[in-house]
Amino acid sequence: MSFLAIDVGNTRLKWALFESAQPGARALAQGAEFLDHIDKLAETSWSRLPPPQTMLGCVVASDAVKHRVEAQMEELWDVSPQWVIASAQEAGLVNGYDHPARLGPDRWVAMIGAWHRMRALPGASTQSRPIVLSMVGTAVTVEAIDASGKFLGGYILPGHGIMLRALESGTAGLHVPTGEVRPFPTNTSDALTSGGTFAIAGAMDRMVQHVRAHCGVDPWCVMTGGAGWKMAPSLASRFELIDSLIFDGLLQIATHRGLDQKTAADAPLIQPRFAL
Ligand SMILES: Nc1ncnc2c1ncn2[C@@H]1O[C@H](COP(=O)(O)OP(=O)(O)OP(=O)(O)O)[C@@H](O)[C@H]1O
Ligand SMILES: CC(C)(CO)[C@@H](O)C(=O)NCCC(=O)O
Ligand SMILES: [K+]
Repeated sequence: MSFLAIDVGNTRLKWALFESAQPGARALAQGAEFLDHIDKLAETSWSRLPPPQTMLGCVVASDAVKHRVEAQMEELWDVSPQWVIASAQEAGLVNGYDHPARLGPDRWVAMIGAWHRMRALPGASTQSRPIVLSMVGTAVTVEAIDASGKFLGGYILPGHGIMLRALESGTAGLHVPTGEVRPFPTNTSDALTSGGTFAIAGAMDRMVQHVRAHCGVDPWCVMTGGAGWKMAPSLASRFELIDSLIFDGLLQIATHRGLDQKTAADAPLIQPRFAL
């Protein structure tokens, strides 16, 4: 009973086809496309996939992009698209946002993935730990979760690319190639690259301090997103890099929602007359 997970970010769509909608399921295939190229999915990377029975995704791009993704699925398969909206609680997490549904679905899904990853750490099934989670992509987010599974709040900041483009377009003298990250940059390229990197690292390290002060213990720190690995050398705290957090979260949500049972229950012979 294969399961298609899709993460539509502001720059790229990432997808993975899993053997089932269970945490830890084997990935049968996966890929990523820039949003400019998603109208070709049905005739390229998706064309030879075994049809998924269920699908769950999260999208932070526009509705127009979401509809373009749905059109590609519709061309190939008979699967109803389902997109996560952040809610007051799901899959073990409680959402502390003032308006829970206004929290980016990618943030919510990644937090659910991180929470269950933390619970699988040695000793953590009996003694949960607070979490600091950072997603490093087009935008950067830094989330705090306490040891009871409550999302306390998080930061949103521009990603490295947006920071540099903002400086380029807002100044006359900052058009230079990418530089190196250095503690004391002595040329414009290095100054810009280092400034952006330490801005992100600073936000991540500050959240670690805030969580440590609020919860009284060291948080488990984890980062995800295509540019996460670039941050590691510049951080004061140790952040584990787990690329699959959004897919992990989508699998957790699918299981908690009983998506894996859904198609089985739809089969006429075993469908109960009145489902509870
Ligand atoms: N040295 C760097 N340090 C931190 N971030 C960087 C660095 N270089 C590039 N980036 C950021 O990484 C982003 C690309 O990462 P990635 O490929 O994960 O984005 P993405 O997953 O496609 O984003 P989204 O999920 O928003 O679509 C760029 O937008 C840029 O802001
Ligand atoms: C912050 C981003 C852009 C990160 O991808 C996304 O999660 C989003 O659009 N969020 C909605 C606003 C919020 O999370 O408060
Ligand atoms: K993302």
